[in-house]
Amino acid sequence: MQNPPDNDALLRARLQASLGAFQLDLNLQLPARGISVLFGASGAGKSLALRALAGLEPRVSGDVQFADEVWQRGRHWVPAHRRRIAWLCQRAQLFDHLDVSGNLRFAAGRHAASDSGEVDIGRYAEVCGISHLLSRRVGRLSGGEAQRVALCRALLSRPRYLLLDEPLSALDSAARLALCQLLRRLASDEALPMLLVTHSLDEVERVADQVIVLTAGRNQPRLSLAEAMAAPDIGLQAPGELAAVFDLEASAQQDEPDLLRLQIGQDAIHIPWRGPRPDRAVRLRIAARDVTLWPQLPPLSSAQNCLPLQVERIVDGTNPAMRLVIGRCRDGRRLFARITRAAERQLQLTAGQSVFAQFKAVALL
Ligand SMILES: Nc1ncnc2c1ncn2[C@@H]1O[C@H](COP(=O)(O)OP(=O)(O)OP(=O)(O)O)[C@@H](O)[C@H]1O
Repeated sequence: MQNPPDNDALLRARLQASLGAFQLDLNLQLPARGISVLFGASGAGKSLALRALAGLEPRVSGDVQFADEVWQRGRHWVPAHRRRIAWLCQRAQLFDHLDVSGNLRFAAGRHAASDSGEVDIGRYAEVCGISHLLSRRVGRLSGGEAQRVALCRALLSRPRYLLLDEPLSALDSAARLALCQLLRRLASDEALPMLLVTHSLDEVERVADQVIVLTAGRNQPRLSLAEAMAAPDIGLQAPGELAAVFDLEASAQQDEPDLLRLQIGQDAIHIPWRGPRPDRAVRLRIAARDVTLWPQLPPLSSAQNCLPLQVERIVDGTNPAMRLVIGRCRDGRRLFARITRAAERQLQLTAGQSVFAQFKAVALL
C-alpha cells in the first residue's frame, strides 16, 4: 500500500529485502514526536526493519533519511554509531562485572564531550527511577530494573531517536507497566521520539501515539492510536475483542468526590479517581463487550457512563450469534458495542440510528 507523503516525518525509509521466501517491502514515515509502534505477528519483519533503520542490516536495501541526513542510499551508508540513535532490546545487555553506576559511567564516558557525564547520570538515573540502584551489582537487578538501567544508559548517549525491539516482552506485568509509563514520560518530557516494535496489543494501547501495522513484510500507512483502534479491519485487534481507546482531558469541573470527569466533546464520562486532577490526558479503553445500547436515555443504574451514539454500521462478529455495532460519539470518535442478533432485531438497529451507549467498565491505561 502506498503511504501518502508526510511532510512532518523525521525518519523516512523505503526498505526492501528478499530473504528466502520472505519479502520485505516497507514504506515508513515516522514523526518527530511521540511513540510510534510497529505492530505485527511473529515473522512479519519487525526486527529486520528496526535493524535496517539502525544501520545494522546489510541484507536490506533502500533509502533511509533522518531529517535532511541521508543514512542509506545506493552505496552510501552511514554506520550505526554515526546515526546517533539508541537501541533497547528484549534483554538489557549490561556489563556484569560492573555495578549500575559503573555501567552508566562507562556509557557517559564514551559519549560526554566534557565532564558533564556525572550530572547527566544523576539526572537520567532520577528520570528512570534507578537512583537507589547505582551501587547494585548488575546480576542482582530484576528484569524491569535492568531494563530501566539499560534505558538510562541509552539516554546518556543523548540519542536523537530511540529504537525499542520488544523491550517489555521479558518483564512481568508490574515491571511492564512501570516501563510503559517511563517511556511515555520520556517521549513527552524529554521530547524523545521512539519506534517500538511489538506483537502485544496491550503495549500498543498503553504507549502508542501512532501505529503502523506490519503484515508479512508490508506495512499499512501510519495511523494515530485512536484511528488504528477504530479501524476494525487493519488486523490490530482480534475481532472478538474489539475495544476503543480514548485519550481524554480531565475537566476542571468535579461532579462528585472520587470521580474524575473526562470530556468527550460536549459529553462527559466519569471514572473513579482519588488524588489531584491529572495534568495530562488520561487514556481509557472501552471494550465492545462492556457496552450496552439503549434506544432512549437509560434509567439511572450502577453503570453510570452513558453517551449518545450514532450507529455507523453493523457487522458480523466472530461468534455467529453476535453482531458488532460500530458507532460514532458526538465528537466523531468511534465506539464499538458487541450485541446479540436478538438484541439487534428487538432494537431494530440500522445505520444512522441514534442510540445511547452505556458502559459498565472502562480500563484506565
Ligand atoms: N536468512 C534468512 N533466510 C530466510 N528467511 C529469513 C532469514 N532471516 C530472516 N528471515 C525471515 O524474515 C522474516 C522476518 O524476521 P524478523 O525477525 O524481522 O520477524 P519479527 O517480525 O521481528 O518476528 P518476531 O516477533 O518473532 O521477532 C521471518 O519470516 C524470518 O523467517
